[in-house]
Formats: sequence, structure tokens, C-alpha cells
Amino acid sequence: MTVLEDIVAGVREDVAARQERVTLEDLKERAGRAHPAISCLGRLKNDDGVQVIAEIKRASPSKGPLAPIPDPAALGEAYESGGACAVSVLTEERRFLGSLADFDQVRARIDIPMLRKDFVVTPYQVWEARAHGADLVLLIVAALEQSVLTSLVERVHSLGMTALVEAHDQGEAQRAVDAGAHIVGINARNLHTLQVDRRTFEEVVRVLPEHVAKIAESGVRDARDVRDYARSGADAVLVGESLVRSADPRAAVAELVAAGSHPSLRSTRP
Ligand SMILES: O=P(O)(O)OC[C@@H](O)[C@@H](O)c1c[nH]c2ccccc12
Repeated sequence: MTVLEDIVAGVREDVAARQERVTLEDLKERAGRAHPAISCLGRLKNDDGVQVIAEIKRASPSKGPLAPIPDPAALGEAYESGGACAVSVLTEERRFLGSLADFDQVRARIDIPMLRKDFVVTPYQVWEARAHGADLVLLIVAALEQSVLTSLVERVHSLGMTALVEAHDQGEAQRAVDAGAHIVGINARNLHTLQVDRRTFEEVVRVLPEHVAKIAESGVRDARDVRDYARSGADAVLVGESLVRSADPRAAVAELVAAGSHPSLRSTRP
């Protein structure tokens, strides 16, 4: 079994357990009372430079424990005040040590868009995301058969949210577009080796049409990486590890935001 298959198997068990406690009907009812989703495409893709999506992540399969994050809401507030365009919260429990409870805590304290970061493989999880106030939902091409991917993208969009569809290579990026994605994330972390290769972005981005928002994911360490991704045509970067490990996450986000909006990048961006 690959790492991805292993994670998805655990996620399916956890979803089944939650479904015992909270029915789809309950979720739909809760989604009906939730604050409507914020439209994200224009916030991510605009002339203000490269946007920063800041992630709340305690651990990962590749790195193990990253940071204990005892107060996710405080971290979310730091990201928001540092100028993040959106906050991503890992809700996967076994490998990333996240939860929907983390998501709720952050949601209660910030106003900017929030991404539910999980291994979404069923419509139930999409309803869950909306019921908990998500604006964006991650869908991973490599984890989904094309017809399922397409129907999940449609479900996300029909609930007013936006799908961030993640690809690792050109073939997956094409599948993301075919499935109707308006926002495509290019993950520099190889799913098999778990190594980051920052050249992945430039290679994969070539197959994406102009209208699609392009997000560079993983391995963004500093302002320099943001500038490099900007020059390669990224509309936003998604940053986890370097921010959760930072002693001053607000300042760390602000530094990346400043790098992404530097006037010198305007003329060089394709
Ligand atoms: O911590 P990093 O290297 O800055 O990476 C953030 C993000 O890209 C990464 O957490 C991620 C990208 N795609 C995912 C899918 C599931 C879980 C996590 C991820």
C-alpha cells in the first residue's frame, strides 16, 4: 500500500465512525445555518501579487511532529493579522493530528476564507466542510478516480465553496482542469518519496489555462521561495511547516506577503 492509500484507508474508517454519530441529514441542517461560503477565486488570483495561504498542521507523515499548536485559534489569528489570504486547517486525525474541532476553533475567531485540508473522498466530507464553515475544500487528484473527482468538484461548487484541486504532475493537472477546477494546487512533495522538489511547479504549471488560479504547495521556506514561485507564475503559495515552526508566525506570514507583493515582481510575472 502507498502512503496515500494507507492514509485514505484510515480516513474512511474515521468518516464511517463520524457518520454513526452525525447523520448526513444533521450535517445538511447545520450547513443550512452556516455562514455562506466566501468566494475565493478573485482573492487568490489578482493583481495584488502572490497571496499566502497559511496552514495549521501539527505533524505530517514526512516530518513527524512539527509543533504542538495548543491553541490553533491563536495561530489562525496570527496568520490573519499577518496578512494571509486564507487559512488552511488540517483535519486529518491520524497522521497530521488535526481535527474538525481545530477547524471550529479557528473558524470562530477569524473572518478570512478557510480551507478544509483533508483526504476528502466522499460527499459526506464535503457536507461536513460546509457545516463547519469551510470556504475551500482540498481534493487530491491522486486519491480519486476521475468520475469521483468530477462529482466531488461539482458538490463543492454547488454548496458555494471552491475546490482546491491538488496535482503532482502534468497528467494530474490536466485531470484537475477536466474535472472543472478553477483553483489548482501543485504539490512539490512527491507522494511516493515524500521529498520536495521545487522545480515541480514550473513544469506542471505549463498545462494549466490562464483562467485557473495556480497555487504552489509545500516546501516554501522564506521570501526567496515566494519570489521564485511568483516568477514561475504562482498566484498563491500554501505554507505550513515554516510557519508553524516560527517563533513569530504573524511576522513570518507578513514577510512572505511582503515578498509576494513586491513591485519588482510585477514586470517579471508571466
Ligand atoms: O508544510 P509545507 O511543506 O509548507 O507544506 C504545506 C502543504 O503544502 C502540505 O501540508 C500539503 C500539501 N498537500 C497536502 C495534502 C494533504 C496534507 C497536507 C498537504
